[in-house]
Amino acid sequence: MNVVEFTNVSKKYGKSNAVSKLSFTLAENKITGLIGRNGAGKTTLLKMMAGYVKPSSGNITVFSKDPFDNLQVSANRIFIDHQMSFSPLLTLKELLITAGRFYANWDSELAWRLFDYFSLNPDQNHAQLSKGMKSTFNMIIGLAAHCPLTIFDEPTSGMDAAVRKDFYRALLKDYLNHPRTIILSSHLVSEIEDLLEDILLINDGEKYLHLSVEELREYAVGVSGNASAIKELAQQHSLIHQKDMGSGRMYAVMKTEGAAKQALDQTRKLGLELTPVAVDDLCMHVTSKSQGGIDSVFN
Ligand SMILES: Nc1ncnc2c1ncn2[C@@H]1O[C@H](COP(=O)(O)OP(=O)(O)OP(=O)(O)O)[C@@H](O)[C@H]1O
Repeated sequence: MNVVEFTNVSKKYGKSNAVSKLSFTLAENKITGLIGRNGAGKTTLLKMMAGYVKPSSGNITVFSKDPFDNLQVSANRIFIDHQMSFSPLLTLKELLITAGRFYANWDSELAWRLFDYFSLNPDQNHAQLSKGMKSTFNMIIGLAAHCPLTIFDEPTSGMDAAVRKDFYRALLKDYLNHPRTIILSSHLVSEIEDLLEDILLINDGEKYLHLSVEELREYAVGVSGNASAIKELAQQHSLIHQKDMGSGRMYAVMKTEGAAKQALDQTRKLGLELTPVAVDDLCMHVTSKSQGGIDSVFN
């Protein structure tokens, strides 16, 4: 069953499109990573999914309902980001108790165990927390709510590396005990890759790909060696990325599917070296504005 369906969804702010003609579905009980560069449209997409923002055109359903301002949808989803604000009149302890009244599947034991583990002070106020501690508290709410649709928009913002690692582990362990549909936006692909089943990659508001992490690992291959041999290859097959390595050598990234399969045989004959491409490198290359990367600024 699909929990989320986007069909041809666009969102305009003024004359510019934050999200363009986006279509995808999220199946029940999967963890999906939403990946894209700064300004790609991730937050806009997630806010539309949560029902906070109305699309300019297209159709969105969450649990088969239009999520915009829908009470039934809002009772079954949680949206966690670093801008969450809470009543300044309540302490962290009171906030956890209040959250427990709001979410039907609230796991109070998990919430308090995480709260103690991260050494949060129950008498403190949310506004008094550091940036990383705010994210940690928000994450506790997001996990303990056990909402059938859990949306995390850059949840680890401000967390140090150790807390981020703990968060990913807690998310995975809790998900295995309580499977649900989770979407997680992040720039730190390599950190979350092992946690994810699928990746939805968006670029300039448009869907670039939506594949399983396993498929993505096979999506492209790195080719290095003689520059003229690689340039010849580039005339027949579009390359995702290319970089001059100096001394007549080049590195390029090419898709492995379709016609490119023959090109792979060709590369071997040309004596070029083939290497796997890490998922985070691939995401970076396909969303890069310039094929030569930052080096092109200095060339
Ligand atoms: N309320 C708004 N009014 C006008 N433009 C907006 C608004 N919200 C977002 N945008 C624009 O929409 C585009 C997508 O923004 P969005 O915040 O969705 O991107 P993002 O992928 O979440 O970026 P980041 O990774 O930097 O957080 C950007 O060009 C942004 O300037």
